[in-house]
Amino acid sequence: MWTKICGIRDAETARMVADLGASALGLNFYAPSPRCISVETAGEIAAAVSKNDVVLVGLFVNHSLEDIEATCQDVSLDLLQLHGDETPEFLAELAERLPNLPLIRAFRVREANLESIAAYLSDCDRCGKRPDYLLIDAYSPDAFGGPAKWLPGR
Ligand SMILES: O=C(O)c1ccccc1N[C@@H]1O[C@H](COP(=O)(O)O)[C@@H](O)[C@H]1O
Repeated sequence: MWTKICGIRDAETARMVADLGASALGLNFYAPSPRCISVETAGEIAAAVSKNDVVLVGLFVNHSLEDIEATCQDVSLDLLQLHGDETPEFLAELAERLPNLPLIRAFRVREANLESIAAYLSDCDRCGKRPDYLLIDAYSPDAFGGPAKWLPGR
């Protein structure tokens, strides 16, 4: 099983979680989140773990293309997780700038109706870049993610 542990905030925890067998560590760069870390801390975490052991996922919410690019220059991330209102056009531009980094696109859903996601993916096809992975998260009115809620059932 592929397991991603999010919100890692220091090198020691990163090492421990990697040793316990996590496949990926989530590094949160979203400033309002209590799990947000600086680029410096992310660099320390990257240095503490072996690329052979874990994948490093950078979590961004409505960051600019330039911000994401700058972070990726400082920290050797393996995957990008976009959790905001990023458009299909944004994804296409990001993939052009950072072609080697697969994209996880998170969607916050209010009900078990995924038609809006299908429409988004069609737009992605039109723009030339589909997310490599989808993350379906529960909707919360006051958070872009991390509400620790279950998805609504049908
Ligand atoms: O963790 C956060 O604070 C966060 C903030 C903004 C966007 C996403 C965030 N977390 C990520 O959301 C998913 C689902 O988390 P949860 O199960 O709802 O707690 C996960 O990938 C977190 O890394």
